[in-house]
Amino acid sequence: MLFLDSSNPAEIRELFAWGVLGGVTTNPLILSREAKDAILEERMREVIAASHGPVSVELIAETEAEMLEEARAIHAWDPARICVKVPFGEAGLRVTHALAKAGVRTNVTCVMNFNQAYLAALAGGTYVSIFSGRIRDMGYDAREVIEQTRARFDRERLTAEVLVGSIRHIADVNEALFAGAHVVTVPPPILRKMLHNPKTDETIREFNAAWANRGK
Ligand SMILES: O=C(CO)[C@@H](O)[C@H](O)[C@H](O)[C@H](O)COP(=O)(O)O
Repeated sequence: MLFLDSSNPAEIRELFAWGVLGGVTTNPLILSREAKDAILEERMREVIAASHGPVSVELIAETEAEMLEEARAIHAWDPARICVKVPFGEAGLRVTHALAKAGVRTNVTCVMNFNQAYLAALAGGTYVSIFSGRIRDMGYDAREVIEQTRARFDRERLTAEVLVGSIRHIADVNEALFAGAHVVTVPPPILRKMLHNPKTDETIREFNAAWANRGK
């Protein structure tokens, strides 16, 4: 499945019309670029209206108590659609566990290796976000992390889904899917690139020209 990694309502509405997307992910970096003057709740309500499926909104708070308070407020915006994005860490695991017990869906984010992914799933995360591009930036093999994580989740029948973000190229999308990602969250420019192949364009032009020139 593909999600869109964006907080731009107009672009989200346009790309959801393709019929290929199942959810949206955002993060504070994306929001600071795309919605720097917006009020977070208002912007997220626009994102929800422009899409369908889960919408991940990341916590900014850093202590466990503040994270839980922020999570409850964000979740109340739309309990059926909001997925609380929890940065990985000790407080993050405790918050993930508490939210899971309360029936709130979570997306444990900034996961860079198998160990973190495993802990996030054991704590009750709904999604575990593995950062493909950033893992490769550190010199490690993102494909191996995704493959090993998915294999372990399946083996122990853990309910967490492997979500792969930090996508930089079309090849990263394919690699993540073939390695077993349940979901890949794709930035809009990469999704647009996935449309095109020069041979497709050439073939369509050839077919249409043949029809236009029939009988000549
Ligand atoms: O974590 C998720 C999805 O759950 C994404 O929104 C994730 O934050 C983004 O893909 C990354 O921040 C983008 O990574 P990068 O391209 O900045 O390395």
